[in-house]
Amino acid sequence: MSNIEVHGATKKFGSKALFQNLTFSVPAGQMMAVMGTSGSGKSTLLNCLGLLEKFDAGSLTVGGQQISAFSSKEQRCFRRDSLGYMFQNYALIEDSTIRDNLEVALAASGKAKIRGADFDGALQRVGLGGRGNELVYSLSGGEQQRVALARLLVKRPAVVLADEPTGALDSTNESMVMNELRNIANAGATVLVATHSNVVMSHCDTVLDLS
Ligand SMILES: Nc1ncnc2c1ncn2[C@@H]1O[C@H](COP(=O)(O)OP(=O)(O)OP(=O)(O)O)[C@@H](O)[C@H]1O
Repeated sequence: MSNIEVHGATKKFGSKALFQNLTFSVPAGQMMAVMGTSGSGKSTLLNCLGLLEKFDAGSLTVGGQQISAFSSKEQRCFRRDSLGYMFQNYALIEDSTIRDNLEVALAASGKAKIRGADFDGALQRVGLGGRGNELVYSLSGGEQQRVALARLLVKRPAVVLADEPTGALDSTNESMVMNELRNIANAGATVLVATHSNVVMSHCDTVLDLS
């Protein structure tokens, strides 16, 4: 189970506190929207939960394990095995093909897992069927966002962190992304989505407002 629990989290840049003594939990299988005005700290919170930045104080527990107390090596393994990102810069390898980007997500899991993965099915689901050989840098922003979603579909991480996952998409693709994130949650993952969109919020079970 991948319940997320954050207790007493504080994050500051210089003298500016983005959040202080923040406590919340998200049960496995649920989706939480992280909302708030521009600059309120939504991306920073997701970066901290994704172990890309550190809280100044407080703890992060996932599935009963206190991740914030892990060694660097343990955190690297946790990132590789359990976390899935859908971030604003898409975190894709731009000069590789779509298919290579999906394979990389499974590289640590071994060749057998790569052979068994349904890359074509994942690309079909995000509306990119048959385009696995195209280079990522040649894709539009919305297409890159959908590659990031396909990568989650093949990796099936326990925790999904999505930062404005529909920012570059039309309303049809926005619904598709949110429905797929819901399927990922229904399969047992915990999904956090930073967003300004009320449509995205309406797909979530709970809301954390950082304003
Ligand atoms: N590494 C950093 N050093 C200093 N300040 C930072 C750093 N990262 C973020 N900030 C500041 O922290 C604040 C929150 O940034 P963040 O990107 O988390 O906000 P956000 O709520 O996601 O905003 P938006 O909705 O505009 O994307 C901003 O004022 C930003 O400039």
